[in-house]
Amino acid sequence: MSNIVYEIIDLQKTYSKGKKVANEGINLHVFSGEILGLLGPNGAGKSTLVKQMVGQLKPTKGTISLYGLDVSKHSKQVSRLVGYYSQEPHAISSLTVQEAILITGRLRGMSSSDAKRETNYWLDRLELGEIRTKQLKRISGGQRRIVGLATTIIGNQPVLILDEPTNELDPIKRKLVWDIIRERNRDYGATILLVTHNVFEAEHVVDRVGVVKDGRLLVLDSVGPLKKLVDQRLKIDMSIQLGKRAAAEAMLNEWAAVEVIGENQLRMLVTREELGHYLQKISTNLEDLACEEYRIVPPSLEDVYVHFGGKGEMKHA
Ligand SMILES: Nc1ncnc2c1ncn2[C@@H]1O[C@H](COP(=O)(O)OP(=O)(O)OP(=O)(O)O)[C@@H](O)[C@H]1O
Repeated sequence: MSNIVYEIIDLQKTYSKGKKVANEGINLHVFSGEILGLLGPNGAGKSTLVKQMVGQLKPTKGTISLYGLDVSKHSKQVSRLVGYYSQEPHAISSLTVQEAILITGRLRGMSSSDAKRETNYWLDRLELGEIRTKQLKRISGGQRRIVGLATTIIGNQPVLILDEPTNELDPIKRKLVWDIIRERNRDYGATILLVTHNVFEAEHVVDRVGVVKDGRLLVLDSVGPLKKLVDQRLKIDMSIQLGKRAAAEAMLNEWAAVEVIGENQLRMLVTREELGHYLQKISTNLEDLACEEYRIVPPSLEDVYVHFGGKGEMKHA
């Protein structure tokens, strides 16, 4: 049996009567049991792509098949197989939190008792117990997104497509969501397509990464090989006391080139061979540099993202 879950061939999607090309020449296989991350700047065409993958939008050209079924012709089967977490809030906002989860479970074919049991599990797991009887329109944006995650997952569908699931969440909730994503994949074998700007956190979760820009899939590979494509030097990132950055920059510049990466943040790029030498120099001159803290940062998925043209949307923990 083939292990291809999604097969996308030469996909194009245009808006505004062909004037806006949102996806162009996209070819992609999503394999069973993988977590595939899709990265790219705002407006790159990621949401347009996933909306076509769940049948919410029809491709202008090209085909998308899910387990061999043409997605645009089998919407019922697609919705049974795929849990889709979209960026838009729930349509029926007069439902209570528990009703929204329970009803979704029932719509996915669960028995009443299974749906109730699962609803209680997710209310508890996602710490929604206290707001279970509140209407969706009366809870916060972040809480609505957590409920959205529960309604995506309930029913244990084999494929999950998650469009920015950690957006708007506090750090503790983000961690919970990453844990759940990993768990659905590891313990339940779910195939997961994840759209995210949260490159820093995604690096520890995804198996492969695709970078989308200007509607095209620029690159697609596992995290390790992708990281080999970027500058292999290590970064020494330093936090300098407020108001003292310029002096520290001048001093460091006498040793090696430094970059300003924030109001009071400096970065030095060094090879592995040079690392010991510069760390020693920095640590013996901490006071003169007014350096409060320094850390070594190896090449990361964020560098891959920047290398392929993303700018300024990365989020850090
Ligand atoms: N309904 C629409 N009509 C016209 N243009 C659209 C429509 N939806 C999206 N676009 C345009 O298509 C392009 C791709 O949008 P899309 O929402 O797919 O990007 P994205 O990568 O998901 O962005 P973000 O990261 O900001 O969510 C953008 O230029 C956007 O303005």
